[in-house]
Amino acid sequence: MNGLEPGPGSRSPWAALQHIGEVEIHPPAEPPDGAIAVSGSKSYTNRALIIAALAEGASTLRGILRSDDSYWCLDALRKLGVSCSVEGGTVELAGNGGEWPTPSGSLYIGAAGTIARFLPGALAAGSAGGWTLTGSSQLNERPVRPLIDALNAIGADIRYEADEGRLPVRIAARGLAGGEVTVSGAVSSQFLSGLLIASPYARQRTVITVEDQIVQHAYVGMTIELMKRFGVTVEHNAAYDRFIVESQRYQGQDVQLEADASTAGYFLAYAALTGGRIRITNLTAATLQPDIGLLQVFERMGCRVFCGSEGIELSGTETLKGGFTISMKEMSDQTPTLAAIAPFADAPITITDVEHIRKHECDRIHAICESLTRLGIRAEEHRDGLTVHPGMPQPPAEALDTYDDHRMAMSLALIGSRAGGLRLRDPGCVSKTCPSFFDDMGKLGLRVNW
Ligand SMILES: O=C(O)C1=C[C@@H](OP(=O)(O)O)[C@@H](O)[C@H](O)C1
Ligand SMILES: C=C(OP(=O)(O)O)C(=O)O
Repeated sequence: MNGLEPGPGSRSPWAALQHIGEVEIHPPAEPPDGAIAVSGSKSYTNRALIIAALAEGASTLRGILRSDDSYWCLDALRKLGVSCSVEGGTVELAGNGGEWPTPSGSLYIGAAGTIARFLPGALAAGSAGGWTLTGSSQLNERPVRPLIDALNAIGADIRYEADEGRLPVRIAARGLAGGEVTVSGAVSSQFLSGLLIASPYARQRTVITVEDQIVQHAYVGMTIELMKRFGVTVEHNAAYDRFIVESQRYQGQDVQLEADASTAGYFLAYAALTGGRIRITNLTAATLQPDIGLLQVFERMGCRVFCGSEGIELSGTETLKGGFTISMKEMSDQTPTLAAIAPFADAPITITDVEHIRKHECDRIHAICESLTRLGIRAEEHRDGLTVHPGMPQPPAEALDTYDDHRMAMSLALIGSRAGGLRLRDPGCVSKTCPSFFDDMGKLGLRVNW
């Protein structure tokens, strides 16, 4: 592969490694002992951009993530006529109080699930305009029906342009009525987050009932927390299955966004795998981001974790402990990470409750099992998870696929920190959330050959 056929269309001007077809990875010369400030949270960045665009007044968003997912969010907002300027990690954005200055057009949002699920409601809430929302071929395969059904039930006019239940969609802005609505959270928590973000702009109060379960509750909590920072309150019960949102307006704010806990997971896992020590200097365990829960998994495996008031430090151990079954439902983005560490544990690890990750950037359960099998590791695929058995991965002569999935690429790279000569195809797919991943790992001693 010559590198000129990266992921189908999702790479942005903020992507790295655009013309790199493969990387080859070798373990560090010695266990790493280093520190890193990880980039901003994807989840907070895209929530904050859309909420600030809906707000009355100007906002300053500090510490944004600069990656494909946030680039396409900013690009869509600019195409909608939102005035915004980006200087390093800071965005200055003028809110339009729920209206969209450019009344028509086509909005391309790369491979970002967050934008696909947060923008339709925000657009439908306006009183005039009509747009087509589309993404990369990968994103256009991912489900949106529960969100679109719920928005249409409260007065939106959103129609499928090609396949039912998928992007592209045609969104006509004619305001949201509000009222009683049910939504499913069983395939993605983002449906509920998208509905919540738009609900304050409905003419009447919106009462949302979750009809089944929510796969990752914490992301809904992050949505509500950020809405609150922009001046909007959401009432909800303890079970998180009933939400009441009165008519309100976001107010522009100056906010500092957190670093990305999901990204931090790879650097911590690197220390766990190599017996080294890594400090994350800009994230604390107090975050609402669910992937911070990986720290407890590392502790269970024998690593030492220190959580300070400014950062987190993890020291690896000689022998990682396995021999457990774990539900990763509430932090399922870290399933590939744990699966990549699992072969190096002293007993099998079974991951359960993550059927929904088959609908993420790729069928992650299948992709992990396929990749581990290619590395000579016994991995059993289950409907809702997998079991990984101990073994020393043997990199094949051919590069491994990364499935145009940033988390598959970053997780498989971790295996290269123990198994020399591991080659990965299309490493640039990390740009969805962490364009600097291979550079950062290189600075921490991982040997990466382009
Ligand atoms: O709301 C969010 O920011 C996210 C919610 C989760 O998605 P699902 O609820 O679709 O699993 C998570 O996997 C994704 O990376 C980010
Ligand atoms: C599922 C993910 O992304 P998205 O926001 O596109 O859903 C992810 O980042 O692991």
